[in-house]
Amino acid sequence: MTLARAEAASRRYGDVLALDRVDLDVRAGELVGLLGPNGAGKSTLMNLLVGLRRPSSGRVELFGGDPRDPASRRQVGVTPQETGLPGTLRVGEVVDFVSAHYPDPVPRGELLDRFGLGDLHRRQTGGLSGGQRRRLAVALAFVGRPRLVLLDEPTTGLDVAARHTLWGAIRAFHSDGGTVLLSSHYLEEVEALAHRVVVIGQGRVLADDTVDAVRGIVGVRRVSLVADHLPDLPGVVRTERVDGRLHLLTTDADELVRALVTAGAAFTDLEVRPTSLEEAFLAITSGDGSTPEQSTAEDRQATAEDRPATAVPGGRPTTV
Ligand SMILES: Nc1ncnc2c1ncn2[C@@H]1O[C@H](COP(=O)(O)OP(=O)(O)OP(=O)(O)O)[C@@H](O)[C@H]1O
Repeated sequence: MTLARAEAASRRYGDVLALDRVDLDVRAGELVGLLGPNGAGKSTLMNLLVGLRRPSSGRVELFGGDPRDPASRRQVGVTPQETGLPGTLRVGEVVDFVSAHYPDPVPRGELLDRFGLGDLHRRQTGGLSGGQRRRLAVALAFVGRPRLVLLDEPTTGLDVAARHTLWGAIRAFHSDGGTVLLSSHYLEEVEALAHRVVVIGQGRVLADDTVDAVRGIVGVRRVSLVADHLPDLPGVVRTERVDGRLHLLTTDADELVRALVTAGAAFTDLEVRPTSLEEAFLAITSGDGSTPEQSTAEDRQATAEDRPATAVPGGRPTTV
């Protein structure tokens, strides 16, 4: 059963096309990570799904209906990227205020304990640390026993311990049958929580796959150099020649460089750098008829045969 759906949803802000014909289904019981760099369109997509913004074209649905319908909204919990809490209210008072909007809220003590805030119920929110404030903002999304929660970068600004507390609370909600869509810049976070990851870049869905598949793609490194001719090299998933430079995409840059040296290859101006998640996906989507307008010259030059498989082993968690 689909709880939230976008169908060819686009959203324009003046000249900026923030979302470009996005399709997304979030089904009951899923924990979906929405991953992408700054400005990719993650918040815009979430705002459409919960009815805070309307699509410029296409459709969005929440629980099969209009996201702006109050009956749908009562079943959804949301933590936006930024929240303002009234600084003079105590933590417990803020929870009580939000609870009053729901027929069967989670008891205050239980909610605060889940998010490691049990000792702070008498503290004015203005006296909370940034991390405590963020945890409270996330906790409030769960007050009304929602069927679906949307969390926009929930752990930004949290230290490791606070992040783990929050992950535990999200996991507990999910294992009790709750559905979660959370956005993040951190592949580690998505990996720790989600089975499915939707990668979004420049307003488009670049991949919608298992976390393992996405991890593999992120593990690709770009080794670039100037050389006329190279021997056969191990682990190269794609080769591009741009403006006299050769770019070799590989899952193991160390091994590749060792092989270059061992083979006595004549090269200059060697550079090794990570392939960003977005870059990896733009490379993968090039040449298949769905090339995004934003693809680079390098991507356009590559042939379809050069493209790597979508899952490349040896990936490492990476920030995009
Ligand atoms: N209210 C607005 N007015 C004008 N442009 C906007 C508005 N909201 C978002 N945008 C633009 O839309 C694009 C997508 O923004 P969005 O906030 O959805 O991205 P994001 O993936 O959530 O980014 P971040 O990770 O930085 O939060 C960006 O180019 C942004 O500048």
